[in-house]
Amino acid sequence: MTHRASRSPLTWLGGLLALYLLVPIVAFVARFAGSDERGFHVPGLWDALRVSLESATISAALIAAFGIPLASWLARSRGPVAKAIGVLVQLPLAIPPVMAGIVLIYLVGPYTTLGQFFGGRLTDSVAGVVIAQTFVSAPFLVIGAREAFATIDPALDEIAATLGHRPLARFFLISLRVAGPGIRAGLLLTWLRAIGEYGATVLLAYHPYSLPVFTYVRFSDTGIPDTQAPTALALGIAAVLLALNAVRWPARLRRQHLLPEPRAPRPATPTTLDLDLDLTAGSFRLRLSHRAASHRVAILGPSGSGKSMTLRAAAGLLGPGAGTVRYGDEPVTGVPTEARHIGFVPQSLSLLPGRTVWQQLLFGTDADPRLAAWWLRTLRLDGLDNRLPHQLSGGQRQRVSLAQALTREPRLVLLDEPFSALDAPVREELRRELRRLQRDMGLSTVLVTHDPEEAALLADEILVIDDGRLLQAGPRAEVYARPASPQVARLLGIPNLHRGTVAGPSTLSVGEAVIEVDAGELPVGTDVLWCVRPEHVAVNASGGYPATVVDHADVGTSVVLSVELAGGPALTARSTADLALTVGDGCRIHLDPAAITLWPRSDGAPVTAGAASSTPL
Ligand SMILES: Nc1ncnc2c1ncn2[C@@H]1O[C@H](COP(=O)(O)OP(=O)(O)OP(=O)(O)O)[C@@H](O)[C@H]1O
Repeated sequence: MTHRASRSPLTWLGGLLALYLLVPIVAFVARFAGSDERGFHVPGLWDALRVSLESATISAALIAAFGIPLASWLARSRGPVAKAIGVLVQLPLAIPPVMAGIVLIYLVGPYTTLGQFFGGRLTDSVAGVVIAQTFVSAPFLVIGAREAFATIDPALDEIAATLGHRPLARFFLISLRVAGPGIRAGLLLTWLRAIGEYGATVLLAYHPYSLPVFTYVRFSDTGIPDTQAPTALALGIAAVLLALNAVRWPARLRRQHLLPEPRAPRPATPTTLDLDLDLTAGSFRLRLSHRAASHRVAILGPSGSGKSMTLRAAAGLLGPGAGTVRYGDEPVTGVPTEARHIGFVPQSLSLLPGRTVWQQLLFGTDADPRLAAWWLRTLRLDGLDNRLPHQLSGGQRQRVSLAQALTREPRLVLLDEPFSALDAPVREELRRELRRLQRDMGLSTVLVTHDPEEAALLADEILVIDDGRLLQAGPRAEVYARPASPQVARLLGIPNLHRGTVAGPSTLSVGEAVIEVDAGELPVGTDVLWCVRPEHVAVNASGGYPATVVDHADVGTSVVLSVELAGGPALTARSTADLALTVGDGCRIHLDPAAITLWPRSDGAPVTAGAASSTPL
């Protein structure tokens, strides 16, 4: 593979450019090494070097102080103003430096207001050198840092907010730290560009000589000989700094620490969630109003339905404009996320880069080390406390996220599809773990999921949403037993959703079969959609409807059968009994009329079976 790549024409093309860049430098170094008179004694050389080093350092410091916040804002902003500024900051890089000098004369020249205010000292002075260097070099930092900030996972900032950190602390603890390597590289290029700046400097501050101006003056006076020393100095400084920047320093040895004596969390007071949201993102509008009765809630819906948005609005991450939010009886609409004392486990399994598991757990503003030690043990993370995120498996990362959220004893934990990226056994294990915490610790949770089984396992109250609207909300048993519409039935994963026609007050014609239902007051002949859960389809029941087995799957703990009613639809049945049936066998099935839900097809409103309610057509 490597052998082939080395012969590719592209490799040769790249090699030629590298050679072109290298040869003049090698030629210079060879001449310089063999030269008797290298020009280090030329008067003014060391002063010029000092001016360049001082001015480049001042420039780089100024650019860092103003450019890093600018780059951070540019990375987060999408509007036309940000776009315009993004283009503007590249201009000094795109125009010839001499033109940059001319432009600057209009700002700080001796006859401008600013120039006169400073008594003409902004030109032909070190200040002038700094001004020229800053203008020309700033884009290197702003562009580099903007790219570095743009790669930061936005979930990290949200996690830090839910862990109690204010915006400025988040900037220093997350953004600056994660973007650090990119910013350092940008700053180095900025400083080197400032040292090498000639075009703008020569117009704005011919005196005192900076190293490049000094070199050009010597070149004009004496030709090549006197330029060897400054060239060697500039080359040497650049080579050393770039090489240092390229070195991968060995990771600092992480200090071993003794874990404190674990302390169990205090029993939590159950907290419910009350939402009245109306918000828009692009063309998507979310409108949702619900007051939960339970402290174990699941928000269930398909991809793109607005589940994460609902959860983030509940956490305060979308600002007070998203709508009204209450935790229990306490209004929190205007309270910033960092002051809400909640736990938030995002979908992305995001952990803080470069921090060990123990540091992740202690990242919250008021994290208690003893409690962290307890969660470390309880969530079976012992022995992993010194590991970095990339040294953890998906399930371990998920546990760390959960432990991090719990170490502050939050009043409410918001979980965004926390187990979706995990394989089945780990998912099962973590679901069990969360159920235990809900039961034993009284943990209040709001879980976002698209998995009806997960919602049923981890919540007492289900909110079914689609396309930014609440379709149904209520106690788990009620929602699962009585889906409000065929759409909810589909989202709940009920496979048996079919057409039929009301044949009498308590019968439904389905294919050639007539099944018993409670049709309420629906007139005979009404076209309906009806559904029944697989566990309510009893196979080989005495006196049931004749059917044929069309599929048979043993899924380990149970058998899933597909049984076709005579001339009618195939129904999915789930049974733990040993039915000894194979495909093609005849059987009889029984459907409990109370477990069948009907909806007239004209308006989709439910006719609740068993309740004998009448539904307007
Ligand atoms: N910043 C944004 N700008 C424009 N549209 C957005 C933005 N954020 C989300 N959306 C849109 O809002 C809708 C709801 O997004 P949300 O992330 O809440 O979906 P979800 O139900 O959590 O989906 P998933 O299960 O795939 O995570 C989606 O259609 C999404 O494309």
